[in-house]
Amino acid sequence: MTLRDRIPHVHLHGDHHSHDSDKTTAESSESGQSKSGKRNFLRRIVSGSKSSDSETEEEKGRTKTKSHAEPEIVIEMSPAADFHVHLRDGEMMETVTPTIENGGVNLVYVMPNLVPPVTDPETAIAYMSKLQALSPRTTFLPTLYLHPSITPDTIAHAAKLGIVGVKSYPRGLTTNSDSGVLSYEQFYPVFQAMSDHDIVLNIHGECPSTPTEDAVGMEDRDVTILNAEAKFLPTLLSIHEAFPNLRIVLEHCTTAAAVDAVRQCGANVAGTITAHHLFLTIDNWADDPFCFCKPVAKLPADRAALLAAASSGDPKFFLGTDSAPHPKIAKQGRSGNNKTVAGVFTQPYAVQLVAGAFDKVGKADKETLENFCCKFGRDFYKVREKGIEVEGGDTRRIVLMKGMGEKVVKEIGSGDGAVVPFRAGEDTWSLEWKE
Ligand SMILES: O=C1C[C@@H](C(=O)O)NC(=O)N1
Repeated sequence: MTLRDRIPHVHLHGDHHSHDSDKTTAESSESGQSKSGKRNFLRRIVSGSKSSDSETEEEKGRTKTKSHAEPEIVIEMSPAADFHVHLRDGEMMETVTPTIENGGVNLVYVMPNLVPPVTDPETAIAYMSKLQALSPRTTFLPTLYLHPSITPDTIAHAAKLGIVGVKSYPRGLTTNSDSGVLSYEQFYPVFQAMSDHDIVLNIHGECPSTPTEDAVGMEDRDVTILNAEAKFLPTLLSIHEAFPNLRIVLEHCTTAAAVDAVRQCGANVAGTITAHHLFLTIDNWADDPFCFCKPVAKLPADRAALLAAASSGDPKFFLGTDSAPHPKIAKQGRSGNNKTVAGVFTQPYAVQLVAGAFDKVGKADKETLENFCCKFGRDFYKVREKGIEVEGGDTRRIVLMKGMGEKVVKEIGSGDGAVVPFRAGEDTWSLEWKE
């Protein structure tokens, strides 16, 4: 099977109205594979013009149409930046990396939790080269995995090589976090060096659960996956207090409390919000491993707070999907220990999902989507200031469409390595690239 065979076919404008295209759709919709082997869903050039007989109305930068043959809403905007992605290594990397563009993204911030973790700058740069070969028009930003082997000298060297950030994982709490952090204080000299060299600290903010046998009668230590993020927030505040100039991102905020904590901090602290946490609550992952990730989705009030923050125009909150592919059999607990693994795969539908979530609260307009998906993250990471992206470097646009009848593919790839995307088989907004 070639790489091209593993990537999904995403329906395009017009697919649903031509017999030839219908055939392609039928062939490919179960597995996400295009039998033609062509990456015909990428970089399609669209005219951007709409048929003259459809009634249109301009409203907050979006076009609404009343014709059923046309999308209900069309939004043309800049390509998005995704500031938290898991692209893995080996075959999984080859499967998922080419799907970045399907999700409307041309810049990704790549997590270092490979096996073994990426702890030295040279390995991080070599990893970016492999990714670049798989998606040549995407900008890949490298990170290191916070680890005792990293010293202030490593940070100075990393800064020279263009490493953008260092990610901390609480030990043992999520996928490939066995080498993670037990105590943050031991890394304070490293944090000082990061502050001096303007390297970002990315925090997976959760406390470890109290071991079940210790928890009885110890209410002050009653940590579970439901309050693990809230219990971590004082640590975020203390790191920020100790290093006010260090830029910190609280990754994948899942609670109203996390949103409040990020707001309480100065401008050097921001929070990413995933696409899936805009949809999920506890009830979704309680009986569905494909909705299970860390941190877990919480209460409806938390989801509402995330949606409000993401669509509020507050530059402290921007998109980091935490798209985390795992083979279907691992998610279903069939690959070893009968347990599921944490991670929700959203990469090919990143911006489409955000548009769908914002639409539910009447916020699917160009400005709100562009701020959250394109602008605020780039500003926080100083992408222009640091010359990571240059004016006129990528002049493409993405076109989002609601109501094209498209469904999320059931899976990507095949056999034991197949990956099931979030909301597989459900309705989705559509997305095209425009040169
Ligand atoms: O922090 C993480 C890591 C990720 C993964 O699969 O790598 N999956 C998650 O659910 N959360």
